[in-house]
Amino acid sequence: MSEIWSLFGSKIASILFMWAMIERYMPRHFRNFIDRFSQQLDKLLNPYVEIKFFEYSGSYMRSSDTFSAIENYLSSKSMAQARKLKGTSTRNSLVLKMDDYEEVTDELKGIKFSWSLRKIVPMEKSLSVYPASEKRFYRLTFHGRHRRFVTKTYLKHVLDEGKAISMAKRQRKLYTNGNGDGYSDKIGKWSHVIFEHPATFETVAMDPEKKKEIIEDLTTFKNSKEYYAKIGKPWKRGYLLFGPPGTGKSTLIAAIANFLSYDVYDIELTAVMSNAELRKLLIGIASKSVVVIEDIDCSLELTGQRKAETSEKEEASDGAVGVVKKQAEEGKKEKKSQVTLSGLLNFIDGIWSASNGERVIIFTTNYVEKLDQALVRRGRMDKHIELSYCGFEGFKVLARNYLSLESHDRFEEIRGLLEETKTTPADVAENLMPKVGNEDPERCLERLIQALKNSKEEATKKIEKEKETATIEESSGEGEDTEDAVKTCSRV
Ligand SMILES: Nc1ncnc2c1ncn2[C@@H]1O[C@H](COP(=O)(O)OP(=O)(O)OP(=O)(O)O)[C@@H](O)[C@H]1O
Ligand SMILES: [Mg+2]
Repeated sequence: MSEIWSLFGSKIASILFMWAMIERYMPRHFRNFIDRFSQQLDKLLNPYVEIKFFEYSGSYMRSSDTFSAIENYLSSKSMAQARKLKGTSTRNSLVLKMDDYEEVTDELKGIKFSWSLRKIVPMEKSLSVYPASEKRFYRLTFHGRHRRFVTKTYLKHVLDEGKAISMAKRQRKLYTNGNGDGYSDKIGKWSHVIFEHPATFETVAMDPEKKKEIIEDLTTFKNSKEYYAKIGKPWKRGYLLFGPPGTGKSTLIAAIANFLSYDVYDIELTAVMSNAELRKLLIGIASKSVVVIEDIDCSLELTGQRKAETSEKEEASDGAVGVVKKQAEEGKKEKKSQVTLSGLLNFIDGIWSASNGERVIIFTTNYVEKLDQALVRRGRMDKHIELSYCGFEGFKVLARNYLSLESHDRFEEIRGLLEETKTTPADVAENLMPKVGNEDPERCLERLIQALKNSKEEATKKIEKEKETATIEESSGEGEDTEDAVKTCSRV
């Protein structure tokens, strides 16, 4: 056996020696021919193509987005197929990824692909100040006949899916603009906290039809990148939410942001000093975001003027106290927002608004009739959604959320009372919420029924009082009319 091995070794050594000689003295064109021939032979024997995607790329060794998108794309396949996995923990959860040299397969439209995680380990010690590190990369292998499909379709599919997974997984943020205290470094800048509002469409109490319509609208919007590009419209959508306080406008905004997995930019318009500052804020808004301006009626110039007029009247009547008040007011006035309606309209759909598309802009108001029609016209605010008092369907959602009740004997009684009163979902929720640790759902329902009965009674009393006042006014009005008539007659 040892003889065979030594014979084999010496044969190999002589072949290598011969090859080195041939390579050295062979004419170049002949060598090129052999290279081409060996490549053709390799193609014939191994029809598979490989693509490598390195973890770090570029001269600054930035972590590659493509690598992390592939990592996300392969995560579920790794969980199902890989025998060796690596666990890393993020803020919220534990993530499992395939270990080095593991291999998984994927399939799209009947074509099979193989992915493996490899690394290049440096052979020598680096002289650089930075220690030489391993270069990790994903290797994609596929049959050469699918080359076109891979470059045109498959890689796009992998990257899109991978990015979508990382968008859904990422820690979302709630941004707000500077606190308006005049610090120059805050002007036109956003500060943020982690967005963790738990509201979802399942927990929002509203008419099921309306809810379905909103979900469909948002889904269509989210999947319409190409459509918006085709019709030449910036990829954004405007929502106007209106209704009395406590009907769920802010809750719905959180549900929308959670549904779309977008960040939220909550603009405090009164803290924005000028249109230019508003534009700066707009430029700082990333794509995939919900931009919110709450109580838009209170932020607009019109309302501000009305308030200013009132305070001036008060000052006039207050005398000396009024002077002190006036001085304080003047100090405040210097810092008053100069954002105009046209500045706001530009913010919504001016040329700058098209940068970083994929945005939903939401305005909320308690008084829709106060708003300038230019601001809320269709095209700017594409969808007007009224959030109203709690109906029976809304109540059922709240009963499920707060008491885990699907049905109960007292539901019919509550249905009747809700129809006869104007109760906000916030009030219903407050009454349904158990007040002590393990409060019986029966008691919570009883509390709600009592509250509804009280509100019904109050409403009846109010109507009666209004009727009384109207009768008194009518009778005194008649007297005035007669007086007027007498005066007019006497003048004649
Ligand atoms: N439609 C709803 N579905 C579920 N919960 C609701 C709903 N409406 C109100 N609530 C409850 O009432 C609270 C107040 O609601 P929310 O802040 O969304 O009302 P709003 O319409 O934004 O009021 P405002 O006009 O005063 O800003 C919420 O924290 C939530 O618990
Ligand atoms: Mg609100």
